[in-house]
Amino acid sequence: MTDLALEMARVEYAYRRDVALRGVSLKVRPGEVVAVTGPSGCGKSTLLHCAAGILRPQAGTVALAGQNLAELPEAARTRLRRTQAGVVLQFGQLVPDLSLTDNVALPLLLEGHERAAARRAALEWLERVGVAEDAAAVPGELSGGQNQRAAVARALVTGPGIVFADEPTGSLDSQAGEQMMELLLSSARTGGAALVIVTHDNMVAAYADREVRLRDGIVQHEVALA
Ligand SMILES: Nc1ncnc2c1ncn2[C@@H]1O[C@H](COP(=O)(O)OP(=O)(O)OP(=O)(O)O)[C@@H](O)[C@H]1O
Repeated sequence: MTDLALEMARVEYAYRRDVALRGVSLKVRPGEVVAVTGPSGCGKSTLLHCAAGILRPQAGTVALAGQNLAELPEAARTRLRRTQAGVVLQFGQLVPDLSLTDNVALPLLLEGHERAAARRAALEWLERVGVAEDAAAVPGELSGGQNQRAAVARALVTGPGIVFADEPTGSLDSQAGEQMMELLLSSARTGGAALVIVTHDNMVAAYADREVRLRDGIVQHEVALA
C-alpha cells in the first residue's frame, strides 16, 4: 500500500484567543493536486502551517509520508519536515543576502549535503524553473516573479513528497500567476510531489484535482475537479 503524502485527522489549532481550526481532516494522495479555498480568516494558512509541520496542532494528528509528526523526536521531525515538505509562500521568502544558488542549496546544506553537490543540484533546479541566468544574483536584484521561481526550486530541491504553496500567485499579475501555476504543477510532476495550494484565486483552483473549501475552521465541502 502506498502511504498518503499527507494525512490530517481532526486537527485543532487555536492562537491565543482565535480558534483557527476546529477539527480538520484531510488526505492527500501521492502526486495529487489539492486547492484549499475559503473566505479570509477561515483557517487556510493555519491548515497549511500545521500540515507542513511549522505549527503544532493542539489536538488531532498530522502524518507526512505515513509518519505521525507528533510521535517523532524533535530532530527526526525537523528532518522529515525538511525533506518531505517543500513550502512556497506568497513573496518567496528567500534569504536576502544569499544568491539564488545559495538560497536553493540551503535546504540541502542543512541536511548535511556537501557544498559543491548542493550547489550543483540548486543550479539544476534553477535551470528547470527558468532563472539559471540569475543564479548569482541576490533576491533584491530580481523581480517578484523571478524570486517566486527560485522559491519553487528551493521547495523542490530536496525531492519532497509534498509541496505546500500559500497564495503562490498572490503577488503576481494574472499572466505571471498562470505561468507560476504551470511551473508549480510541472515542477511537482517532475519531482513526483503532491501539491497543496492555499488560494483565493479561482484560476488557481481550476488547476487542482480536488478543491477543499474551509469555513470557520472546518471543511465545508470537498469537490473533485479532475
Ligand atoms: N499569528 C496569529 N495570531 C493570532 N491569531 C491568528 C494568527 N494567525 C491567524 N490568526 C487568526 O486565525 C484565524 C485563521 O487565520 P488564517 O490566517 O489561517 O486564515 P486564512 O483563511 O489563511 O486567511 P487569509 O485568506 O486572510 O489569509 C483568523 O481568525 C486569524 O485572525
